[in-house]
Amino acid sequence: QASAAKQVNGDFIRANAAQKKTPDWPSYGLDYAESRFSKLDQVNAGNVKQLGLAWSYNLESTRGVEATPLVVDGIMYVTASWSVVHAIDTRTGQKLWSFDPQVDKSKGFRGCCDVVNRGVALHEGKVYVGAYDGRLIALDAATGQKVWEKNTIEGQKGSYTITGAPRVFKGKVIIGNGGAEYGVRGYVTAYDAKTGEQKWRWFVVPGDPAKPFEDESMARAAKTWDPSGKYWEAGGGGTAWDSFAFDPELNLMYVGTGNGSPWAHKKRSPKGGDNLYLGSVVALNPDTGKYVWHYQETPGDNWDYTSTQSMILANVTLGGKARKVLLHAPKNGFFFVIDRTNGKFISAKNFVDVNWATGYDKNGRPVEIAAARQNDKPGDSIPGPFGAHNWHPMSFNPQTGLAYLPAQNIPINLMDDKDWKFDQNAPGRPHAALGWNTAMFANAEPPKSKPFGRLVAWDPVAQKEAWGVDYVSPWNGGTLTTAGNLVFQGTADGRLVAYNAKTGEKLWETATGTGVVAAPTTYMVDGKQYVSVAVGWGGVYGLAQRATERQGPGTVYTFAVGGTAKMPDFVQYRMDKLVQGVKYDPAKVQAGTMLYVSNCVFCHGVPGVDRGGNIPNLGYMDAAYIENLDKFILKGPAMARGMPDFTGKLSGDDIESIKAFIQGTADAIRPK
Ligand SMILES: O=C(O)c1cc(C(=O)O)c2c(n1)C(=O)C(=O)c1cc(C(=O)O)[nH]c1-2
Ligand SMILES: [Ca+2]
Repeated sequence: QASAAKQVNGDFIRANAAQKKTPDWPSYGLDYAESRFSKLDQVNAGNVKQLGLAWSYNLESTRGVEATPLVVDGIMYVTASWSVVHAIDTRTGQKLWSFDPQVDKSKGFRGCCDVVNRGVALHEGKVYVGAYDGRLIALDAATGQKVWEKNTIEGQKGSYTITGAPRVFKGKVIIGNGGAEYGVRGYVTAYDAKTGEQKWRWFVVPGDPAKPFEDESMARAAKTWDPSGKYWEAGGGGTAWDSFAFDPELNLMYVGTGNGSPWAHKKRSPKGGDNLYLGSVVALNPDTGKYVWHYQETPGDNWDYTSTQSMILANVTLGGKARKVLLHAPKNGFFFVIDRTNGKFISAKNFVDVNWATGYDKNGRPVEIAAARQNDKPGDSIPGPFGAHNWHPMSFNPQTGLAYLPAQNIPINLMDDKDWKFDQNAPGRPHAALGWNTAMFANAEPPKSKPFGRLVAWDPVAQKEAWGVDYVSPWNGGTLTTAGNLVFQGTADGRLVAYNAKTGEKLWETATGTGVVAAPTTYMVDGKQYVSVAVGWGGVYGLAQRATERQGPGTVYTFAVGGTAKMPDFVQYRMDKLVQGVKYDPAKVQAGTMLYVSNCVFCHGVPGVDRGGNIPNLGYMDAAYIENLDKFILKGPAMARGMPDFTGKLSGDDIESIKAFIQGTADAIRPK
């Protein structure tokens, strides 16, 4: 096992991808192109019905699991929530080692979207993981012992996290951070894989114009921001919290950049401006971190439209010409084909209904619908801030020519917060007590648009859907496609499904106990092909919502033709009856509503209306719990599981108001 990970480096990743059958899965998206296309075909459309469980492995976590397991020579490296790494022998399903970076659980609120981790990188005997609290850690792949650790947080302050998987390009570990809901400035950093020494850092947005800009790209970007908005005080955003890809021939690495901080464009940049490099694909030189080109998908972002979604480097024929392109389906609902040699726009077409733009002109500028920026009243933003496609990885199959992505709408309306000031914790401002700085109100009115989830098989050449499958809920898992003419995807309603990649015909499915958000992997061990998926319901939508009646711990499931292992028992998820009998003053419900919005709602959901995700819905708690709410809110026992401490933020009177809102809401919706 020690030798397995030792061989992994750039040559190994490229050689694996070039083989007739890709035996291993050595990097997040399988290869540098992030294709998630495995050339294995032992499991195929003909025999996939015979897939059975080979083994399952308990990740001992209760929050979201977003990791793609890496597998080299039968050894799997996967992460659970709170950035805990597990090494598993796939021949037996047994643990080799695990590593817990001991993230301070009471700091879970310092990231917007669940305490998740999307996986590790491997390089020459080391495993790299980004810990949620911003540390980049190198482990010995054979033992799980720490080799080095670096704090990636600029100036060691700001609400920065890491949720994404590192990549290793040319001996350097590449990592970005999350935090653009909190008021931070995004950047990407490269560290020497051997020593951890910082090699370069590229900022996504400009800093204070009174200070020298770090490089030419920042000086140019600053011209697209209006300094009267003092954009640097709220960071500007642009956090590169998820996707990277690398083209060794072009010697370019690609960065998907995030949303503006705060969300409201007018607050960042009152006189307008594109606000480079928000919502963009940016090409950097991987040796130096120097900017090479960019293409901005959402100029002047105003809707949390990140472009951090998975980017796939593909070679396609367009108008009879072979083209090196980059395929991208960011949150904003359009599918982009970009020339990856120079960043030139080729085409874009919406893959879901959108209400912010009618399309893109030939220069690659969106043709906006004016109403989308007139946020003086609540209006549904379609797609909403959860995106038409979020981080759930897309795959591309060169045999079918199709990209497979989980598309969705999660209804949310937005309205400008005209009086917003940086770091102002005021009732009614979304998560303001936890450091959010969106400068927008969310769902001041109930949204009118409809939720949906759909697996979309997209033809990037024709720019149209080839086939699709509707689901009962948004927030379905990432995809894997194979030379066996298959697409695998886990679903929010707790299944792993295999489809015919050409036609979309469903060929096989199995229950997974709880909703799946991560993408599956496949690999070969001792001549046999396996399919694995790491399951654990969560991520931002999974905190407060669910589409299953079952729940279970984070689990890796591994399937093979003829597998006969027994599924673990799934626990029934109980939505207890609505809380009843807590004494409250009805006059306090209004104040409680506002406090609930600024302190509680993004994690716990609306009491009795939302169903509870991996965090309990307070409308279904026992009355004793709500009666003693102060004991849970102020340095409560749930701090060990990620609950923030509200000491100093909520007074005794505030807590009485929140109780009134919880019981009042339960009473209001209780069927008569
Ligand atoms: O702006 C950011 O820095 C940032 C970070 C993250 C993250 O690190 O997980 C998410 C988002 N934004 C975001 O907008 C979003 O929808 C989202 C979903 C998830 C998730 O893991 O489910 N993370 C994030
Ligand atoms: Ca964001």
